[in-house]
This record gives sequence, structure tokens and C-alpha cells, in this order.
Amino acid sequence: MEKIVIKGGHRLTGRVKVEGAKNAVLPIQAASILASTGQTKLTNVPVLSDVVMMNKLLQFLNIQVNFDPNEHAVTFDASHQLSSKAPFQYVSKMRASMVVMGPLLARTGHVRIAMPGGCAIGSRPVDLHLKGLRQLGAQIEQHDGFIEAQADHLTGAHIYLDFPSVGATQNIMMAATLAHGITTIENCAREPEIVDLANTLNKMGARVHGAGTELIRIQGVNFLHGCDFHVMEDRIEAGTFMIAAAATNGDVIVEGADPRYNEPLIAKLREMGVTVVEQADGIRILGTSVLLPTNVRTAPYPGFPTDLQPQMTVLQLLANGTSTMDETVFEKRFMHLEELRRMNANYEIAGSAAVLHGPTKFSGAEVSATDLRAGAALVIAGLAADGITQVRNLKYLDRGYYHLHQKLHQLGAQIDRIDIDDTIQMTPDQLIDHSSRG
Ligand SMILES: CC(=O)N[C@H]1[C@@H](OP(=O)(O)OP(=O)(O)OC[C@H]2O[C@@H](n3ccc(=O)[nH]c3=O)[C@H](O)[C@@H]2O)O[C@H](CO)[C@@H](O)[C@@H]1O
Ligand SMILES: C=C(OP(=O)(O)O)C(=O)O
Repeated sequence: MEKIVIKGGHRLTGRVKVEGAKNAVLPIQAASILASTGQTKLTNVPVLSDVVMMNKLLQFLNIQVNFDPNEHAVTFDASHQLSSKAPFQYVSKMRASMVVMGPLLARTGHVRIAMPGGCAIGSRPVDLHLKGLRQLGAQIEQHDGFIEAQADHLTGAHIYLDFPSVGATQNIMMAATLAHGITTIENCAREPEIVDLANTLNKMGARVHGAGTELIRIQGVNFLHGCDFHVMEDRIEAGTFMIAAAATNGDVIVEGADPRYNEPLIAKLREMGVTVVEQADGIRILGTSVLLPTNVRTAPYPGFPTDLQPQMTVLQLLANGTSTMDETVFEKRFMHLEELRRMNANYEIAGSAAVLHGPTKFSGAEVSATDLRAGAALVIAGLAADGITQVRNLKYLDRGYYHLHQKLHQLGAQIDRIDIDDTIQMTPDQLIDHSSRG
């Protein structure tokens, strides 16, 4: 087991390149199930443990998968007969494996998938996924920890989502591509990753219109074929680097970051006194020595993304005054604040909001990531802290960040990733020496 060791207090400067988006590639990998002929070739694929896990699940379903991490490319051949069973070992480790349900049902007429259950950020029910698939004609039962769905054929329907769920929109959209007739999904999710998925499906021969708006319309077709697709850049990774740059009063160009997808973050950074320059090749962040407080509320896209909430709270804690963060999407997504308390954070929780008292002089401590973005938040706090911060539980970070510590090291951070056993005997000076090597 490893941990990240950071000697804080160094400004980040230079350029950093954004990878392909985790939250786009996972459903697109699942979409490959729908291609009964030809191969689906994806490029700009991030090398992440979630991507590997999804590949394993697809292989289990009898899809031929060829992943070339050096090329950031993966090829799928789903032209053989597929299995329709997604076991617990995959679904329990990764929530996004739930999005194989829609395509598998559409392709094979049957699916048996382990119930995903909750996770560290909240209860994460799937009722909206199931409601939508039922409206397309699926018979769905839940027993023995599994969801089992059956449909000789799916028929287009008008589906209204009570909440614009990303996963439910993706599952229903994929199932509807092979349904008879027209499906409309009203109050659907509008995330850019939904548009990326719709673009892939359309390249596969589907007829999906309106992705990125509140109403998606899908005209079912008889079959889909493979295609080549370049996955969009990761707006959450981009946002993480933007916040890290601001937290260290740095000067960083986040290459490949698209300002259109990070508007709420850009607006909040500017409100806090950070200079944000939208350039042809990405976004440049120029920090400030005095951050101003700001109030933030997470919401479905185009609102402030919940996946940047933990990172943003670190910046708010650094600001000169009291800020609030209202988390409206996931009910348990403040676990990182408990860890930040060890680093000197002062806050209280009021309902769905955290009241964050700055300016915080973070002091290095040994902390543990409770989920993916919590891990990123702890690393950012470590970059801004006095002394040494050690972040444990890196399996979460590896779900969503490729070479995070190397990228930060290239930007001037004193940071390294070390085997936990090797650090037991180390003195603080030795840890500092290690973190400077990167
Ligand atoms: C792989 C992927 O892309 N994951 C993203 C996706 O997760 P995910 O698709 O799980 O998130 P959803 O948009 O579905 O969930 C958002 C909210 O809807 C509720 N809900 C959802 C489904 C349902 O059937 N019933 C229900 O009540 C959830 O409890 C939560 O409060 O969107 C989230 C919100 O942008 C992001 O944080 C995740 O990074
Ligand atoms: C919560 C996240 O992912 P997932 O939905 O896969 O858990 C995330 O990307 O921050």
C-alpha cells in the first residue's frame, strides 16, 4: 500500500495536460455492448482503475477488449453472443457499472446485475433507472441482492425523470436506441458527458437528438455497429488543477480544459479574486495572495459540479472570511472535512451546507481519503499546508486521476508516492527529501 507525501508551501507553476474524462468514457465503454457488428475504438482513454474495471466487466460479458494504455486507446468487439450477468465483484467496486444495464437489456433481452448499494458519498438509489426501463417495457424484479430485467422487445415511451440523474439518463438513452419507436426523456441530465455518449451512439448508427438539453428524443433503430470515437477532456480533472493552482497562489495553464464546461467554477474563482484567462489551448489560472470568501451550491449541470465540491471547500477554507458550501446532490459528501479538521480546518455543518471559516493556515497531518474527490481535496490542502501531509487510501484517487502526483511534481510541488512500509522509520527530514524527488 502506498501514500502520497507532500511538503506544502510551494507555488504551482507551468503547464499541465488534462486526460480523457472518466465520467464520459465509462458509459461509452458500456455503449460498446450495443454494437452487434464491427469494432468500437475509443481514443483519449484515461488510464484509470475504473476504466480497467469496466473493461474486465465487459470481458466477463464476452466482449473482446483490447486496451493499449500507452496509446490511451481501447477496442471492443461485441459481435459474439453476450452473457447478460453482471456479478457483484464488479458492480460493488464501481457504481458506474450500473450503466451496462440499459445496453445489455436492449441487446440481449435480459440482464441480471448485482444491486449497487450506497457508497461513501451517499445512498445512491437506482429507482429512476428502473422506472425508466420499466416504461420501455422491461419486467424488473429485485431479489437476492440482484436486479433482474427481461424484455422480449423494448418500446419507445415518454419518460419524465423526477431528478435529472446522470446514470438514469445514460441507461435509458442506451436502452432506447434499440427500442421500437420513439422515446423521449424529459428533465434528463444535461452534463457534457451525456452529449459525448449521445455522439458516440449516433456514430454507431443510433438516432439520438437533443442531448445537452432537458429533452432527449431517441428514434429506435434495428441494430448498432462499432465506430471510432475520441473521448472528451475531463472537466473535473481540469477543475481540480484549476483549484490546486489557486490554492497555492500559482500560475498554471491547464491544457485542454474547455471553459464552456467549467463556467460555474470559473465564475466562483473570479469572485474569489483569482484571475482566469480563457486561452485557445486551455485555461490559465493566476492566483492571488488574498482569496475572498464565496458561497457555493452544487447542482446538476450546468450548476456547480458536486464532483468539484470537496476540492472547492479547501479553497473556501483558505479564503479570508466565512464561506458556505451547500451540497444538494449527495447527502454524505462532506467526509473530507473531518479529515481537514486534522489539518486545522474550522467549520460546522448546517443542514445540507458546510459553513467554512477562513483564513485557514493548514498544517500538515496524516489523513485518509474517504472517496475519490475527497482524496483530491486532501492533496490540495497538503499543497497549501505548512509542513508535511501524508494522504492514505490512494485506491480512490486512482479511480479518477492519472499520475496525479507526477503532474503536480512537474508543476513544482514537493510530492511523492511512497510505499507505506518504507515510511514507518522515516524522520520528517527524510520524508521531505523524498517528497522533493517526485
Ligand atoms: C460515472 C458518473 O458519471 N458518475 C457521475 C454521476 O453519478 P450518478 O449517475 O450516480 O449520479 P446521479 O446523477 O444519478 O445522482 C444524482 C442524485 O440523484 C439521485 N438519484 C439518482 C438515481 C436514481 O435512480 N435515484 C435517485 O434518487 C441520487 O441519490 C443523487 O442524489 O453523476 C453524479 C452527479 O453529477 C456525479 O457525481 C458522478 O461523478
Ligand atoms: C462520484 C464520482 O464517481 P462515481 O459516480 O463513479 O462514484 C466522481 O467521479 O466523483
